[in-house]
Amino acid sequence: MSAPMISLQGLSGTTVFDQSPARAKSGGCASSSCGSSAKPHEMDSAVWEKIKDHPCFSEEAHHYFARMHVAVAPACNIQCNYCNRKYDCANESRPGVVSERLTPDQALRKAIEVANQVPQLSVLGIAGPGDACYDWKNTKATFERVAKEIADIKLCISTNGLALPDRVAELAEMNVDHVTITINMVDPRIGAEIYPWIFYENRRYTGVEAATILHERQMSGLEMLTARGILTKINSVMIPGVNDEHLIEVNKWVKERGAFLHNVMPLISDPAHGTHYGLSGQRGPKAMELKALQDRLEGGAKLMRHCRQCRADAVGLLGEDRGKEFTLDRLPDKVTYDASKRETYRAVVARERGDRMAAKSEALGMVKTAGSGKSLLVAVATKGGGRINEHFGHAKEFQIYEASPKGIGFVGHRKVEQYCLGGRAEDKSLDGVISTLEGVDIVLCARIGNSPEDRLKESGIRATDAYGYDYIETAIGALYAAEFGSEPLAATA
Ligand SMILES: C[S@@+](CC[C@H](N)C(=O)[O-])C[C@H]1O[C@@H](n2cnc3c(N)ncnc32)[C@H](O)[C@@H]1O
Ligand code: SF4
Ligand code: SF4
Repeated sequence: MSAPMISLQGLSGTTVFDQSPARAKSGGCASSSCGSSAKPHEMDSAVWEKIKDHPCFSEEAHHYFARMHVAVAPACNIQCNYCNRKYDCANESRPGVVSERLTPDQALRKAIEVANQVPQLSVLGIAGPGDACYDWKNTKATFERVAKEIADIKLCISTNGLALPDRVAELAEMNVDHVTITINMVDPRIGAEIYPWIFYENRRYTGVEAATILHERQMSGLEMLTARGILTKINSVMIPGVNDEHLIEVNKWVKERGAFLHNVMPLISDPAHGTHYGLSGQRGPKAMELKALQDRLEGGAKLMRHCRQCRADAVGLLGEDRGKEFTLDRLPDKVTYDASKRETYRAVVARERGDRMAAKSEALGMVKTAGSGKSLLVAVATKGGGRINEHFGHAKEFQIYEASPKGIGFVGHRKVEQYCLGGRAEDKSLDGVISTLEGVDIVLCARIGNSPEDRLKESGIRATDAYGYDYIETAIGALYAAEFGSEPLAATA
């Protein structure tokens, strides 16, 4: 049983997020006039201002805000054994893959059109293929043009770090507050297994010498960004048998140098991609291996666990990709930025976020556990807004939460093939969904039919739509309390 759906329309016919009738009528809580009510208590206000609308730097923000990537900087100064910059596939979602490269002027036209059509848009990033700091002329031209037209968009880059120290001053001048550096090693002997060559100061270097230069430049770039108050996220690709154990050391080094987040991402490796690792049979980690490493890293540099390893031309909320709606052939020749949809959306979201955080604290304060030390792994079907508002059969991913006496934490997501397409349910896809949900105790969704519910049950996974359209943490807190009894749960940030 679930509550009927009320949609807050996305100001252009797009659903922003769906909420229950009760919440829709409530008009918000006492704190709802201010979006900053979602700020974790221990966080510095200046830092919160920088991350509160950034879907990658704040897990909480990713329920509401979207990013777009523009592929304007194709040249690269290093070779990674996991990357083939020539690979292009319109249907594949993974880093570096892109269907069309853009000039800075085309990127501006696209950014304006996306900002006009996607009210959730808050960030424009350059994330390959290629390196934004090395292909600097294109990066700079794009940022200058976009910042002039869309003043309140956040600019963000992803870099391997080799050319970063040369660009920090200009990044600061352009008010770039968020930089991602890929750091896969702090020991050049391990680096030599990941990078066949680098190109630095007009020379090609190989082996340990190349990795030593890369390492030194990465560390100094990170220190320079930290000194200027620019927030850094460190991406590390987890490569089993090469750097998996070593990432514990990497986490320590980047924490000491002020990294804001550490994003340990699984290697994606397939012979069809034509990469060195793909062709040599190097495997990526299994979901449980990644989680085990992430769990060991808890307590070090704060982890990002909600990365979706997006395409280099991704558009939309993390986990959805609307990039195909904004290809060059679909863009109008002339576009004029209209801020109204984004402004209205922000006002709605500020209220909604305040409500959700208040509801979360309320739920966590009231919930009691038996102090049993037990944990509950919950898979949530959501399409944004921090609510359980996606039908089981329509979900393309489930967000995974862990509830335990420590609190309720987001621990990752699992991608699935959509089970129900155009009203037709596919048994084969359901088998895939069930195996992907291995280890999950309960699935929360807006709606589920009897047949998939029974099939999940046969595999030991419960599913319910009884909490449809509720806030995620409210439902999980209530569930946990119902299952395990009566000790208070602490909220996690
Ligand atoms: C495509 S790169 C572009 C930005 C920049 N050149 C860099 O390497 O940081 C963006 C991110 O994708 C990651 N990436 C590329 N290929 C990958 C793969 N096969 N598996 C996992 N991550 C990958 C990179 O390590 C990097 O963190
Ligand atoms: S640095 Fe980035 S773009 Fe260059 S080869 Fe490595 S992953 Fe690809
Ligand atoms: S790849 Fe990860 S960090 Fe980059 S935009 Fe996607 S979710 Fe954010």
